[in-house]
Amino acid sequence: MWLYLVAVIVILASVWLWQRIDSYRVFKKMGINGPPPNLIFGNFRQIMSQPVWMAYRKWEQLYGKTFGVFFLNSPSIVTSDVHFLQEVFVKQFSKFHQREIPDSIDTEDEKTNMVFAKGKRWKRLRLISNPTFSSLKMKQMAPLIQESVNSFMEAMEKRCQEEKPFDIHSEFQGLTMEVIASCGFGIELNSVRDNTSPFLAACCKVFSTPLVMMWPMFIAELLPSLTGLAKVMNKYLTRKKMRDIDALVSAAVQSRLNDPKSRRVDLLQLMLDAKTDNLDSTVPQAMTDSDVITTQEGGETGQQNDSSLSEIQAQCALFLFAGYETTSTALAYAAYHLATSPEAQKALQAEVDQYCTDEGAPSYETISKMQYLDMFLKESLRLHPIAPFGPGRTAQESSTVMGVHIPKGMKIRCDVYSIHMDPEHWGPPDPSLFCPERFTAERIAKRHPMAWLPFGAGPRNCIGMRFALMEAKMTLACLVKKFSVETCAETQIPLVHVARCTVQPEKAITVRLTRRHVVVNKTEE
Ligand code: HEM
Repeated sequence: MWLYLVAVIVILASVWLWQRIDSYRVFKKMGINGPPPNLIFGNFRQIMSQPVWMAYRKWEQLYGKTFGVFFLNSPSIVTSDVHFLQEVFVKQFSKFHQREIPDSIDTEDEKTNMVFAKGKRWKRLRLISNPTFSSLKMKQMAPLIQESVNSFMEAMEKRCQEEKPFDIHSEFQGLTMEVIASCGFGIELNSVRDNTSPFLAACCKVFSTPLVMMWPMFIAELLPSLTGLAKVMNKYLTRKKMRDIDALVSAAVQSRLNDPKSRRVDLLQLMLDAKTDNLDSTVPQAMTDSDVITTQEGGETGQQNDSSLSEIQAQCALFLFAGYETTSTALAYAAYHLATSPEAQKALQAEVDQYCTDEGAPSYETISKMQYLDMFLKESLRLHPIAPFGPGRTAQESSTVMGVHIPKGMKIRCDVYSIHMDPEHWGPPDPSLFCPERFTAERIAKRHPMAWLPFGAGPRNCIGMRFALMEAKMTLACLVKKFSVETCAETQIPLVHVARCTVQPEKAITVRLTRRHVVVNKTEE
């Protein structure tokens, strides 16, 4: 009896071992090199023992621009080859329209937001949301952002008067929370600054990521037969975490629907106005590259229904999450470069003095004219891509990319840091140096379009890019118009990155503000 039992265990273990070793041959069969995986964890432990971008950069030097790694069980191609990425993100998008997401997430659940949605559902959500982020809508929303920037400047005034170093990152967090509360849901500014605001409490709950939230992902990866259970667990934990914010968004939706006088131009209203029923009927059966690419342009109209209402709620909650931390961190990195690159700060101030002649935050039209501001921000985002793990895709069918056969289900991860530091795209000067002049029109024209990826690329890029850039530009222009940002003994130089939900500065961005005395040149066209 015992002998039989031992024999069965040995046979099962051998089958498991053989399957595992065989699954690790996947890259060899494709002709792709990569770091040798551990039998149980794949390359997961190497990836977790250091910031992932450092692991990628090391492997890129050892194995070339395209290599294979195993996140626990799942194989992923990691690449910094811009030609390969252009195929995946743009040219063959219909085969790679899905982001690479853990199996524990139920992509069809109506509460699952656009980031994790799949296929036609993603396309419908994107079509509904695209018009909300068009240039025209940004222009209409600009006054709300200007209002928040003006109240942020009052806080900066106090900081300057105090003459003490302070953490400008946390000030930016207050600003971006106000902006997204106001532009997202019409929530009054004062209620956000108030620490007892239920809005703030609900947001804090969403932003905290306790380890327990990762369990479903580990279960689905290590024991694929328990994926169903992992999905149920994930749904339960996510709904629990989102309960308060869902209730707030739902109340805001109901009040808009019940009281037509409460209309205002904000993300929630624009989403409610983008009616969805007819969109369903416009989604074609087959998803071709060209029809998916048209999702960039905007959506059509139709009738509202209950199911889309709850989907809209989920998207609005997502915008809150996506719009807060990313933009405040982008501003914090930009402030670091204002302080540590005085020449670039002077050049920016010269441009601001020329264009921003009115009191208060500049208008949408004014910031659109300011080229150096655009170059400054883009260079800061190149050196500090805040969401470098965002741009990834999963093959929805097998295909051939740059001569490599990609099987269905293969994940493609983008090595954003290596691309952003590649002298082939960015030199000279040395890509590790801050130099906004890399973004002159002539240099951009000569560069591969996939060389700058802070917002991802292709039809599934960041939908909020225009919104984030507008907010960041208005804030920076206003800040340097009145003050110079300076380093102090507490400023961490060079700054160190750490991976949290996004890639954050390890320490506070501590700076000092000094008042400028400017003779304003009234030359604005
Ligand atoms: C500096 C600020 C921001 C950065 C660096 C950033 C970065 C990114 C990146 C890298 C992606 C993945 C793109 C891809 O897969 O190709 C993404 C997706 C997304 N972002 Fe942003 N983001 C920012 C601000 C915002 C804002 C303000 C919003 C909304 C208010 C937003 C909403 C989204 C959404 C909804 C997606 C998913 C799009 C889809 O799957 O179709 N982001 N973002």
